[in-house]
Order: sequence, then C-alpha cells, then structure tokens
Amino acid sequence: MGCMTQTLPIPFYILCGSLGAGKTTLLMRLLEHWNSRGHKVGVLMNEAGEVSIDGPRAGTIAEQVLNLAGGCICCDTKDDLAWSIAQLVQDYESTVIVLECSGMADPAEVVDAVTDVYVSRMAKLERIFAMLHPVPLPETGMAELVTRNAIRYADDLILNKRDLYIPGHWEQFRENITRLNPYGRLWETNHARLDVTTLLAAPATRTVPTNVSFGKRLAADERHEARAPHHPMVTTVRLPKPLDRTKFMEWTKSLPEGIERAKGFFRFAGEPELQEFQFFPPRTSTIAPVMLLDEPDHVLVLIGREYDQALWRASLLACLAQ
Ligand SMILES: Nc1nc2c(ncn2[C@@H]2O[C@H](COP(=O)(O)OP(=O)(O)OP(=O)(O)O)[C@@H](O)[C@H]2O)c(=O)[nH]1
Repeated sequence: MGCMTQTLPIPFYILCGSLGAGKTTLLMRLLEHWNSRGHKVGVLMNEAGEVSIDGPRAGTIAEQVLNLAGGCICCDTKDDLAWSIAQLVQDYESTVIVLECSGMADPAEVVDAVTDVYVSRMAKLERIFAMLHPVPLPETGMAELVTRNAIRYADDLILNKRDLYIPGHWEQFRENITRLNPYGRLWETNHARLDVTTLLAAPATRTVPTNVSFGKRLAADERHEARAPHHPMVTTVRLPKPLDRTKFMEWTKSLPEGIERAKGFFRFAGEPELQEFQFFPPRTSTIAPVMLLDEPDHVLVLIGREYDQALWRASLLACLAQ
C-alpha cells in the first residue's frame, strides 16, 4: 500500500494504564495495523530508567522511536515532549504519533502537555487508551494516582489478561473500573488481541476532552513538591557479564514488596539466547528468549518505592556469573 501523506495536525494517541498491564503488547498491534496502511508512525516512550527496555521491542516495527527522558512527565519532561513531537512531525514526517506512558507518568499531565497551544498545531489528541489488568488497584502512591487517572481519562478501557479470569474477581475488576469511568468503551481481551480497526474507528459518542480537567501548570518551585508523594524510585543496573541462571532465579523470588516492576535484557552464562525479563504485578516474573534487530544494552531496570536501591543493585550484581 502507498504511503500516507501528512496533514497537520496529525492524530496523536495516548496509551496509558497500570504497570505491566500490556501497554507495549497493544502498541505492537497498533504499529502493525498502521504500518500495513502505509502510515509513518512516530512512537514516543517515556520509560523510567536511563536505558530503554520497551524501545528495542517497538523499534523492530516502528518507523521512529523517541525516548523521553526520565519516565515521569509530571516533573521534568513537558518541554521535552513538545520538542519530541515537533521532531517527529517536522523531521521524520510522521503521519500518526503514539505515546506509551510508563506506568509512572500521570496521564493528566500528559494530556495537559499535548493540548498545549504550540503542540496542538502539530498534533491533535485523538484518543486515550487505558490498558488494565485484574490485579487489585493500588491504594496509595504513584501507582494509584497513575492508574486512577488512566481510567478516568480513557476513551477506551481495555481490560486485558482475560486468561487470568477468576469467577467473581473479574466482574469486580470491571465494576471498579466502570465506576471510575462510566463513559469509556469497554473491551475485554487477552494479549491485547482486539480488533484494531474497530478500536481506532471513531466511537459513537466522543468522550475526549469532556471528561478531562486541565490542570494549571505548576511553577518550577511547586513542581518539586508535586513530585514527592508519588515519584517512583528507578534503579538502572547495567550487567557487564552474563548472569548465573540459578542465582538469578533465586533473586527474582526474593524481591521485596517495594519493587513493583522490573524488566530488562541479558544473557545467561553458557546460553546463547538473549533473554527478556519481566516482573509485574501481582509479583509475577517471566524470562523468555527474544530476537531483536539490534543488540540491546544488557541492563535491568527496577521500579518501585521505598526499597533499598544500593542493596538490590548489589544483590543483582551478585548474580553475575563468575
Ligand atoms: N497472562 C497474560 N500475560 C500477558 C497478557 N498480555 C500481556 N501479558 C504479559 O505481561 C507482561 C507485561 O506486558 P507489557 O506489554 O510489557 O506491559 P506494559 O504495560 O507495557 O508494562 P510497563 O513496562 O509497565 O509499561 C509481558 O510479559 C506480557 O507478555 C495477557 O493477556 N495475559
């Protein structure tokens, strides 16, 4: 199919939701869909940590992936976001942009940033997708704020991981979500296997931006205050050598409450495959061989609150093969 031509402002999609709910999985499906229709897709990621983990995954099929620094749009990266959108629109001639919010970026702040006068000439907020999974909604801290705002602001509420269905439990999950946002379209699926054409088709009634309240911009000295209560701790651990499989498996079982999310790429000693590690609520870890176009940095990113960063960095490094 031929290439799309760019008409300003180009559509802008936000993909938000809970930590580990399947946002990147949905992103891959959206990219496949847009690519097959000749779009030049610009992807923005705001991952936590200095090294991108989701970027290399999306990079296998996206036209252009830009990483926003720092993971948390609420604090430092609003200008960075505007600048990245300008770069995608002007330099890369993207015809559609999708922003995957890390489980730590407050969607309220993201909406605020993309509806800015300067940005809205280049890109127009089209739709907000919230990816959710059936784990209890966090009660406090950044995870709570981010998940709640993702639900409240979404046009489409995608309840993912239907394969983890437990009678009663799933229904309760759905009820909690629809109570927070009775306007959004509801989808129930697993591995983000939904009909992308239908998802992207305009809903009968538009909810954006009627259920969005725009926050006023905080002054620089207020921002520091604003980040304190929910700002996550992110530890990026570079792995200079392969890991010892047995030690690493033990390590994954010993992770403390405070670590809510971890992910990364590495190899095990004596095994040729590149491995992708994922740890997500409720305390589930997966390790699976992956194929990527480019060799990613071997790192593990730990995300959470109130855990001992030095201790967990050291204990991970103790798993390096001798
Ligand atoms: N059982 C099950 N696992 C799933 C499903 N969808 C995604 N996963 C797995 O859940 C893990 C997290 O998925 P991602 O797509 O990386 O989630 P994410 O929301 O992008 O995670 P963040 O990095 O926190 O932004 C991966 O190991 C996926 O393979 C599903 O429907 N069922």
